[in-house]
Amino acid sequence: EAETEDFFTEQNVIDGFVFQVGSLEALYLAQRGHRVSLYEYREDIRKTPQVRGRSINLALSVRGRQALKGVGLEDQMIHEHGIPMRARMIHRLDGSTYSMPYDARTNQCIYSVGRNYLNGLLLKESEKYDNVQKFFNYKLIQTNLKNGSLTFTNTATKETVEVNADLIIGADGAFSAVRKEMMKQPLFNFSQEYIEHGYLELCIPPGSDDGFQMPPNYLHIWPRGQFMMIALPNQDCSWTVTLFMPFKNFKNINSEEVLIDFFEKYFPDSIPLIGKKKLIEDFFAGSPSPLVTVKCRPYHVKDKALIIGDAAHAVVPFYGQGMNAGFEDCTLLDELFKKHNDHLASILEEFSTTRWRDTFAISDLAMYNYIEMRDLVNRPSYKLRKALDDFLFWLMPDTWVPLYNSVTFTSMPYSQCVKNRTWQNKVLAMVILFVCLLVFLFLIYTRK
Ligand SMILES: Cc1cnn(-c2ccc(OCc3ccccc3)c(C(=O)O)c2)c1-c1ccc(Cl)c(F)c1
Repeated sequence: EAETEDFFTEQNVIDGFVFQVGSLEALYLAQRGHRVSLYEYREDIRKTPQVRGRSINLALSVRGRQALKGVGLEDQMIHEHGIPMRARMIHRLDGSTYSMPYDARTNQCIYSVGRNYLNGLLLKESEKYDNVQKFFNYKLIQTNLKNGSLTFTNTATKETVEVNADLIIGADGAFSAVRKEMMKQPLFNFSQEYIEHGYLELCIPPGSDDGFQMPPNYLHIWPRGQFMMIALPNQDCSWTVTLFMPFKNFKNINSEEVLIDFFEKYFPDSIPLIGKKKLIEDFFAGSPSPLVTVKCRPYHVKDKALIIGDAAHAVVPFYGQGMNAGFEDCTLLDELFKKHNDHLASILEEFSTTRWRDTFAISDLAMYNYIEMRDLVNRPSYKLRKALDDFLFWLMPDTWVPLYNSVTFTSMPYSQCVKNRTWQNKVLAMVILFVCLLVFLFLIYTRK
């Protein structure tokens, strides 16, 4: 029975894709016999209704599933709740659609999972461990990383509580209070970037037959250059729609008429699905949320403190990897706990030195996707590249794994996925050059 006591803090992010990485890490540590106190800024999410402006569903892929498997929750999450998305369904401007399977060969898929369900499952699982204590409505107001002390305000009772821990783990999101304290350490590198796009959640309700209004086992995407919209299915046959657009464009949509005109111009097929009335209500009920990317390293202070999840590596959502990368932190940390037999100084040091290359890589990939997707719709090469990728993947499945597949359907380190892509680009460039040469020679030959 390890004597160490671990603390977590999960502070509310202003807004955005916050996932319960802290709750998952609590389960991993509890499994190893540690005494864990989980401090949550918010109310017990199982008691509060869904907060507007938060992504209410997520794309769970292999890395996230692997992490849930490590605490025995994968099956329940996947088979009892997750909705498989086997292909992307691209919606053209004329309302027609075409789908491209993610992996026709092995029928791999990503799963749409409800954020509330996931959080409830993690918290419910923690109740099986008598060495996990949960404290809700605890706002972290002071951190002393050197001696491992934390001061909280209970936002319900207003009382101040000071606690001490052998290890502080900050899983408190992109605007982490624990990271803010870490930044006072020498040699701590940090960068943050807000992108010009914001996002707004809309909803496609169930149809008149209470069923899905669109084919359910797809990630629906409306790529419109600067504007992008996606829809992920929910268990109640509704869809959570996320509209990504520059803030200046959100600002220009300042009346019902302008909104309807905008959707008739860019997303005409979505209007009957969402419903004009609901579209107007939902659009003007909320305001677009910001998207920030955070890079920092190291992630630890001696053997006293560590940051994981969005606190360590907040990424833009254009690869659907935010939660999966945060959950993967827990898998890797658990491997290090086993490797170093709970010796904290070695665990934290190795986590920092080995993890940053992969978190920087997925951060760059997500940002690259963001940029590529904006330009993409004007480039017929998107479908060509995907078709070529899929053909070569079919031809040489073990050597040619398309980038999206290696990121989403394998646990290959993100930095290795990027290296793969680099040599694939070189090979494709040579193949295209070779084909051009052949065509050129053919044209010369037939001219004679
Ligand atoms: C939530 C989630 C899970 N995965 N993806 C994802 C990301 C990129 C993809 O490809 C690049 C591409 C897709 C569409 C158009 C051009 C390029 C694909 C795909 O290939 O299906 C799937 C997303 C996502 C997140 C935000 C936006 Cl805006 C989005 F479109 C998709």
